[in-house]
Amino acid sequence: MKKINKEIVIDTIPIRDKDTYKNKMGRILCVGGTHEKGGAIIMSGLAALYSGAGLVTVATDQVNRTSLHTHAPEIMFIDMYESDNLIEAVKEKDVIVIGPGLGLTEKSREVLKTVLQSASGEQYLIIDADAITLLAEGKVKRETNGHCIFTPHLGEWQRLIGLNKNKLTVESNQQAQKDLQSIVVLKGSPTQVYVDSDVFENTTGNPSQATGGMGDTLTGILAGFIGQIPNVKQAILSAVFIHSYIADQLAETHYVTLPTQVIRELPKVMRNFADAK
Ligand SMILES: NC(=O)C1=CN([C@@H]2O[C@H](COP(=O)(O)OP(=O)(O)OC[C@H]3O[C@@H](n4cnc5c(N)ncnc54)[C@H](O)[C@@H]3O)[C@@H](O)[C@H]2O)[C@@H](O)CC1
Ligand SMILES: Nc1ncnc2c1ncn2[C@@H]1O[C@H](COP(=O)(O)OP(=O)(O)O)[C@@H](O)[C@H]1O
Ligand SMILES: [Mg+2]
Repeated sequence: MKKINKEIVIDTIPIRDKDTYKNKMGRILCVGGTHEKGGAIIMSGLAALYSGAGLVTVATDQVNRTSLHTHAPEIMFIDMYESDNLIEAVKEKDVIVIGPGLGLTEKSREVLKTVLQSASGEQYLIIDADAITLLAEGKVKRETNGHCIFTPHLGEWQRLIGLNKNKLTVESNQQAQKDLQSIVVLKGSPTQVYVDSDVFENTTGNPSQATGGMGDTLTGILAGFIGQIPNVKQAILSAVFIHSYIADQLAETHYVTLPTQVIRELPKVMRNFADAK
């Protein structure tokens, strides 16, 4: 198994062109967040913003709007239950995150269906959390033209592929990834990335990360990186590394690392990696 190390990130984080502008730095849409779990999609949107995405929109329940703008007025808002607006928003984006805090109701299913059906062949869909659980239930079909990246934790992965924890091997995971015709970021300790016929193991990460919202945050970093970095595989590996690298650094002096702390460190740590070229 190949390792994800610092060198990959140093090679990947680009020096920005002098004349670049926001539309070239990734247009991201993060979809999810019921009235109970708005925090999940706010963390996803914040992570995309702090990892350098040029334009970030969060599609969520109306009730989360003020909270979103209190955290980041830079992020645009749409109501995820207004399907015409959601379809329009999906069409003009480069990367779409679907799932954090989305919920498991009939309304959640409708949102997921709309997003999957509206995505086109040039777009990347990061499918996480409740979106994975809804697909595992089988009531929503995975019918999309977008490129899919699944980001399950072990519980979600077992649900999705219908295999018991003690039956999971690298080979069975690879077979499932092939069947899904997707990239799989299997989160854990350590996280593994299944891409093409390669398997990568992350070399960063620690137990201080066992806090709700840590995976929601990873979706935003993945989206931000894919939106800016043309080599999607390198972007994914770097996002996985840097998310837990920051947590490792924080854990030297902090017993627990909050997702929002990881998010705040992103621009500084990215600067350091870009300067290390
Ligand atoms: N502040 C917020 O709004 C938060 C919202 N969240 C959202 O809450 C929803 C439910 O997500 P959850 O993951 O909590 O719940 P789930 O109920 O979908 O999954 C957790 C279940 O999976 C099992 N499991 C097995 N291996 C696991 C592993 N390695 N890591 C985690 N669970 C494992 C657990 O025992 C548990 O029964 C998602 O939409 C998520 O995005 C959470 O991320 C927490 C924070
Ligand atoms: N003990 C651990 N060691 C390494 N990484 C961990 C550990 N606990 C959690 N993480 C990381 O935190 C994230 C948790 O994701 P997830 O369970 O989806 O969280 P949430 O849904 O609450 O946002 C993953 O990236 C995982 O790798
Ligand atoms: Mg999660």
